Amino acid sequence: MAVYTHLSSSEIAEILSAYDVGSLRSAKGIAEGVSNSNWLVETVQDNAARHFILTVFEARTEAEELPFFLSLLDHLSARGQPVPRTIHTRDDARMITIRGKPAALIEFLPGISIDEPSPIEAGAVGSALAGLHRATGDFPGTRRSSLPLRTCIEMLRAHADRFDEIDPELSRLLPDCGASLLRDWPSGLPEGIIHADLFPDNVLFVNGAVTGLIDFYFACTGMLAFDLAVTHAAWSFTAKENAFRPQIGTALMQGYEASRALSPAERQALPILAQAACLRFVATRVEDWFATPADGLVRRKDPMQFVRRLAFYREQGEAAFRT
Ligand SMILES: Nc1ncnc2c1ncn2[C@@H]1O[C@H](COP(=O)(O)OP(=O)(O)O)[C@@H](O)[C@H]1O
Ligand SMILES: N[C@@H](CCOP(=O)(O)O)C(=O)O
Repeated sequence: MAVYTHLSSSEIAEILSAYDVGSLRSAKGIAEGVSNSNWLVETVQDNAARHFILTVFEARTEAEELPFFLSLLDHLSARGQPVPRTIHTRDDARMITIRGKPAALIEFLPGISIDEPSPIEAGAVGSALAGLHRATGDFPGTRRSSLPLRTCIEMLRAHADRFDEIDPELSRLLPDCGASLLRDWPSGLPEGIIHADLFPDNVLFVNGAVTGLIDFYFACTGMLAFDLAVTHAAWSFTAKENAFRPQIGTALMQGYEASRALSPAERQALPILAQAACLRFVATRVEDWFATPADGLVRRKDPMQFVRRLAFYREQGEAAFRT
């Protein structure tokens, strides 16, 4: 369960008193997620129930970066994207400090996340991603990725001598920790603000329509096609057998391209970008593997899932993206 910072209900009530959101009725720690601590908070204001998400940002999110993330939420929400807006304190602050860590209260969005989407849902995700890319076009902020390809390779090299503790297949499938990807790395592709982590648990649906895009805390300036590659790698495989679902990949690409057409250069780069996207998740999962006790409260994510997806993209090349 991803609640690293434990807060009593009286502490949460005290925190909420800085906001004009009514009085606390209940607060539940949210089990999903691995990065931050989240609570679903219910308040009562003028006899009506209101819902919010209270997030305390943990190790991977730097306090100085919060203004970028939180203003991005407000920018997208103001442009009609299904993104939670931030709630400001009575003093108009978006960000507060809880136990020395940065924290924020954000709008609760309805919907549920879906592990294995139908083609219609995958098309909706593709279209929502293109919508984000278009709506961030006039966002003034920039942020350099904290996990560029070189950093991911270095993170993996730092643990390479212990790969066998995870799975002996890891060093066989990734003998160079991904370094060969640097050779064919594309340049000059269109850039903008990307979500960079649009996994199924970060998209909420109601009746097949996207009602929420959440967890922007890896958002950064980057290649738009890389974001599509992340989303393709995250959605187009079965959760259990890790088998490629070509009809899902196709629907995702078509949904995206209906709103934003890819250039030939972007299309050509997708196989490399998808391998790099997989490597980014292998890198943090390997790091977390050695930092998180096997019997801890936070469930470790399996690095091999994305090592195998990376190998799939390496073998299939452009065939993985045929629409
Ligand atoms: N704005 C929101 N509206 C509804 N549910 C949310 C919202 N933000 C987060 N959640 C819920 O909290 C969970 C964890 O949030 P998330 O931001 O993904 O945390 P982490 O960064 O730790 O992955 C999500 O899977 C979702 O269930
Ligand atoms: N989606 C990433 C991990 C990032 O964690 P999140 O819980 O903040 O989405 C993965 O699957 O490795």
